[in-house]
This record gives sequence, structure tokens and C-alpha cells, in this order.
Amino acid sequence: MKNVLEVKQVCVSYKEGKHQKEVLKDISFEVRENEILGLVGESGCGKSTLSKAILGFVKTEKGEIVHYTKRPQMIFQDPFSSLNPCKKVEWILEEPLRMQKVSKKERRERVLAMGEKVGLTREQLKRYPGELSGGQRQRVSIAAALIQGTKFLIADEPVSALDVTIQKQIMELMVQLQEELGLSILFISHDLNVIYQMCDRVLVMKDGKIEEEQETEALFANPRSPYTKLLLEGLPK
Ligand SMILES: Nc1ncnc2c1ncn2[C@@H]1O[C@H](COP(=O)(O)OP(=O)(O)OP(=O)(O)O)[C@@H](O)[C@H]1O
Repeated sequence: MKNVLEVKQVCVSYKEGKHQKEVLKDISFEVRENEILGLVGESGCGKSTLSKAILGFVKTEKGEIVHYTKRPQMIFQDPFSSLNPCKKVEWILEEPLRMQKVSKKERRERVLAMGEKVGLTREQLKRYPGELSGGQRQRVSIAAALIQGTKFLIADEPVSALDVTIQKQIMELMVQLQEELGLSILFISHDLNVIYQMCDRVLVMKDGKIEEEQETEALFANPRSPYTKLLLEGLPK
């Protein structure tokens, strides 16, 4: 199986007063074609810094990040921060196509088709983001990430702000789109239940290091690192 991304021995530090604080410590892993790779770890362990490093938003001190496809598109926990509140959903979805000089007719067709794929009605496409529910807004950000044909997504806690029923719907949608479009998704979450349901493989991160990497079933059945064991002990049976 081919890789869409390789992260090789990456280190990232932030400035803390006069000192440098090392936040990512010698991180290596790959994201394969057509898989959902989970990244789990407690708050502050460096998950968001890792996604910023992959996108080139923070400088890596050491190591190498190799992309084999177009740069990934992000899906965030709170789509409000990433969706322009002053524009209607259909305008937001058309915008990247407009930049690529796609004709008006084709833009329209692609937006309607993508709306349908993510479960948004034509009427919802005519609303502003603020006139949608949290789950519907997350559908918009998924559509916005996919409309340019990107095959690689980074989803940073995409369902954490949603209540359980809506969470389930968005998770099902992401799995369905992943299978249908052959996507690769780096799925960041602090919630092991969500990771278990969504991911093919899992990276467990602690204090800026990868503690463990395993196929999902194997990781839940036979965790290798004491830290993963501890995380799993916290789960209801
Ligand atoms: N711009 C920055 N400058 C200095 N320190 C930072 C910066 N961004 C993050 N940090 C620190 O780096 C560490 C890792 O932060 P990061 O946001 O990557 O963690 P996280 O695992 O994504 O946490 P959460 O799950 O709470 O979002 C934290 O100690 C954080 O305080």
C-alpha cells in the first residue's frame, strides 16, 4: 500500500521565555492510502502541533515531512472558526472552484453534488453558517475540504463538540466518504471510543512522543505500552 505522507524523525520546539520547549520529540510515522489513522493522546501532548507541522504552519527543527499527494485539507472541531460567517454555504463551497476559474455552470453542479454527498439539502446550501446546527456545519466543512478533489484530510477533533447522536451521524458520514472516495484521514481525537469506531490504525501520543502504533483491533486487545493500558483502563467495558 502506498503512503500519502511520511513523517520522519520530526522535532518541533516553541519558545518559552528565554528557553525552547520541545513539543514534538523525534516523531515518525506514515499515513497510507485509503486508511483512517487515529492519533490519540491527552490534552497538550502535541497533537495540534503535529498537524500544524504537516501543513507547514510551524517550523520543524529536525526531521523531514514528505507529502506524496496534494497538501491535506483540515476539518476542525469548531467549523465556525473556519467558515466565513458572512457568506452563504453555497458561496463558501464555490469559492475554491472560483479561484480555479471553474465555469459557473460546473461550479453549481459540483456544489449541488457535494451537498448531496454530505447530506445537505438545497435549502441548507442557501443559508449562512450561523443558520445551521453544529452537525450541519460540520457537514459543510467536510464538503469544503473535499470539493477540490483532495484525497487526504486531517480531522482535528471533528466530532468532539457534537452531542452523541449527531456525533454518530458525522462519524458514519466520514467513514462512508472515506470508503467511497478512497480517502486517507489523519483523525485526531482524545476520545478512545471514537477512535475505536473510526480508525484502521492508531498512534498513541504522550508528551510529544509516539508511545505506540498498532492496528486498531490489536491495540484495543493487546496494548503494548503501559500508557496505552492506562488509557484503556479508563474506558467503560
Ligand atoms: N504557539 C505556541 N507557543 C508556545 N507553546 C505552544 C504553542 N502552541 C502550543 N504550545 C504548547 O505546546 C504543547 C502542545 O500543544 P498542542 O496544542 O499541540 O497540544 P494538543 O495535544 O493538540 O492539545 P489539545 O488536545 O488540548 O488541543 C502544549 O504544552 C502547549 O501549551
